[in-house]
Amino acid sequence: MPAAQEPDSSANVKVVVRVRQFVQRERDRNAKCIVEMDPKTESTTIFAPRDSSSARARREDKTFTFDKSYWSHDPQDAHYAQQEDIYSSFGEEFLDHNFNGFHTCIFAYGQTGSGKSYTMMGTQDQPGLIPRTCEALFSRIKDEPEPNTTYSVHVSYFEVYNEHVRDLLVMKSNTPYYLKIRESQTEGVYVQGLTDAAVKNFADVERLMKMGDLNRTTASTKMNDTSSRSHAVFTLQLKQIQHSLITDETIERTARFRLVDLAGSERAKSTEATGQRLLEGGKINKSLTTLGRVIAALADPRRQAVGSPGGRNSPRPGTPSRRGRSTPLEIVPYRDSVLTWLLKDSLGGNSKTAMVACISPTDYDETLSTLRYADQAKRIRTRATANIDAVSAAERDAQISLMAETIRALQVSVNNAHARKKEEATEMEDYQKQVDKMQRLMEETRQVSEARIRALSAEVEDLRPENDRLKGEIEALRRHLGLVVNELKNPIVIPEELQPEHERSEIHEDTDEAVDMSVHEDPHEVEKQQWARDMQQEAEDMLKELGFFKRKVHEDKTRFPIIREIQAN
Ligand SMILES: Nc1ncnc2c1ncn2[C@@H]1O[C@H](COP(=O)(O)OP(=O)(O)OP(=O)(O)O)[C@@H](O)[C@H]1O
Repeated sequence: MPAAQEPDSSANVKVVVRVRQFVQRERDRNAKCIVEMDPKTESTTIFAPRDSSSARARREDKTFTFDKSYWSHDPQDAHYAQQEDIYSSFGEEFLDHNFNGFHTCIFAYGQTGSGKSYTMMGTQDQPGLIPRTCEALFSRIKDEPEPNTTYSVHVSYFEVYNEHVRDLLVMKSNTPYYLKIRESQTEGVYVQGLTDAAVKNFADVERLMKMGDLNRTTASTKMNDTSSRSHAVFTLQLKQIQHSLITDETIERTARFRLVDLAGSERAKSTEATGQRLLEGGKINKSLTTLGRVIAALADPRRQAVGSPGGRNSPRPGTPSRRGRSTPLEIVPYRDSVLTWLLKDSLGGNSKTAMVACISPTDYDETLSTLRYADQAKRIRTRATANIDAVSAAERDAQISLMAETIRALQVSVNNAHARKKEEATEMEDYQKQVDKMQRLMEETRQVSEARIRALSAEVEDLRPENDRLKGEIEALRRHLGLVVNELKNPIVIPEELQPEHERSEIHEDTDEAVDMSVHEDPHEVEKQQWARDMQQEAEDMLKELGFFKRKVHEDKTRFPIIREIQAN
């Protein structure tokens, strides 16, 4: 885990721009590239087309500077940015933030066919930001050096299509099933009933990504053969629990990583859309226009001057500026579209956020509009707070007991709710939510106990060779001591006539003293033996403690019968 810790940080939305290669349709018409990027200054210049003299008067060359300009137009160029470069120079940093407990969000914006899906999801051979991030996340978890750290990862994937939310992890059916959006004090804005799948490895995520992509609404338009007709939001929830063997406390870090592939802005004229496609295009443009208004409101310099957008110090909507200008500060119109409402927190709240502006190398008007949009987004400031909690083992147990109580109460209430049909549905939802929460907490507690066992086992394993060596030493000492005592009890009596002359009389005088000497052993030896005994005792204690934790995990499972019932169902 990266060592850097930022408990609270306010920063501008990071904005990068990427220009793609020509697609077949552009090659067929011999299109010219009108975009240039300077890798030194990170600037992007768009040149006004020289072919139309009447329009030329209104169009001019424009240069913008972003946090990064990715040149993915010509693979032969030395500065060509591959999918891998986008991840390593941009995506990886956001994963670092997640491991430090920050919520993050990356969204791709751009006209239809500009390379958003390619950048975010990519292809089988050229995976994009989403698969690379997921793969890196699991490889970091696998390489975690601390045995007392456990992780849980959950994935959700939904699309906003025609202002409706659809779960992409539920197989498409003939009758479309749309989910509701709710807002709560604790959870903020959320999609009710959305699948939140637990994943153990990258293969699990790949399976879900595939399923979601198949379920996503796409269609062929003149501008893109597989045009996304919806905004897709892929979310990773990462929870890290670090358990301290010394304090018996757990430190929990929770982070949400949102990766958003927006539907492309489009002109009905360019896409030649009619019927359903035209209707979709209208809705897509409406939500993107709202997103533009939200960005404009958040980027208002007066909002930036006073404090974080939507934060504690934000001026109240309608408050005139300090300079006395009469234009009131606009309310951020989050609720004007489903997309902006759902992204409220990512755009103007507790999140580190980035935008990838995807541009085509040929279309002046659309590209200029995207670059202006991106230029405004880079003025937004968000204030991210690390989501870190310290929980003692007792608190964790108390939380589980409290939840078990709440679930029991809700169970009774649900059983009595038949007469009150309307309330039943909400109570049922609350009940289900609590059950889910408790199951998750129980799972985490199990993981914490396993981590403790792992940490203790590692310590025992580390001590084992030393313990074996000491056992051998104690055994040797014991044998040696036995021999000495034995020798003292049954001294070998040398016949007097065989003894040297000068020792004969001394033996009689010194016999008692010799016994005393055997009792007063070498103090060095005594100390060594004591130390060996202590070490052995310590190792035995540790083995005992390990057994205790194994028992405790088993007890936890049996202690909360309600969980067993739930799991059995
Ligand atoms: N960097 C790139 N390198 C090579 N091909 C690319 C690149 N970016 C995009 N493409 C190709 O361009 C085409 C359009 O890209 P993509 O579908 O990602 O556009 P999009 O912005 O998601 O469009 P929409 O909004 O209509 O869904 C695809 O065929 C894609 O493979």
